[in-house]
Amino acid sequence: MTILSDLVDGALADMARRQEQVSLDDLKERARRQPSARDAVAALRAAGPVAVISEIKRASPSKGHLADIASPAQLASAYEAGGAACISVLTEERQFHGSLADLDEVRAATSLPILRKDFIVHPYQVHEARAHGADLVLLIVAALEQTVLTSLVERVHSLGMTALVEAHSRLEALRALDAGARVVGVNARDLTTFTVDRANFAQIVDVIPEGVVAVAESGVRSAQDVLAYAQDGADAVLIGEALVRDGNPRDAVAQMVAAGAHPTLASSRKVRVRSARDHHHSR
Ligand SMILES: O=C(O)c1ccccc1NCC(=O)[C@H](O)[C@H](O)COP(=O)(O)O
Repeated sequence: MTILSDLVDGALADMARRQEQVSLDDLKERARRQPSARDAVAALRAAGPVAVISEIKRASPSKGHLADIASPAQLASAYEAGGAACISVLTEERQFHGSLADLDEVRAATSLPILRKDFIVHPYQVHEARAHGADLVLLIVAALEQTVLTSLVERVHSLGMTALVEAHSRLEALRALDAGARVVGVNARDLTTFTVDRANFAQIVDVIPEGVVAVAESGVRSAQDVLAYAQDGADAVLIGEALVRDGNPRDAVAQMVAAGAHPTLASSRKVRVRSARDHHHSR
């Protein structure tokens, strides 16, 4: 039993409980009443050079309690005011202490694209994300067989949302691309040991073509870390702990955004090589 499989099992058990209350048909009906999903790729590109995805995260398996977040809506508004391009909402209940109610609250508070961050391995969870107003859905390569990954990416895209497909290695990044990902995240956190190694991004990013948005996830503690990820070719960074622990989340986001727009980046930023995959993904 690994940390990831434990998290997936818990998410599936919680989903089974919700399925008893809300049928898939009910979810689809609720999704139909939502405004169309926002274009997260456009939002991430427009916010460049480096977009900031700001996360609402109360707790984590690696750190335990992080922050009392009484109002996810207020925190989302502070993130938006600070210049975030997207908001990430952890909806996993057991270890991260999030919920779909958090997603509903944040949806009502912001017009930014919202990522549903959870351990998503079943189509029901994808429809649930849309029904609660999500625009992006996290899919973790390590948790999914390739055929299942591909079909979930297709389902996410067919509902007008964007899949953020998360990789921890070059092989997983290639699997994400083969599954049709338009946004690939490289997570610095090893899900077997919880070790955070930001250098992981630089070792993987060159397999992600320019036409695909590359997101550096985890381990950003300062504006300097944003700058370093940007220099390595990140199009976006996903930041949780550093923002929820900061007493002034609006200014904290603004500092990260400013770092991503630093003038020195124009000359020092690595441009990812264009490959045949670029052609495929820009069609
Ligand atoms: O954060 C954890 O401890 C964790 C453990 C196991 C699976 C996922 C986990 N985190 C999810 C994330 O990917 C992060 O919340 C996200 O990248 C932000 O990271 P950070 O800025 O380091 O809080």
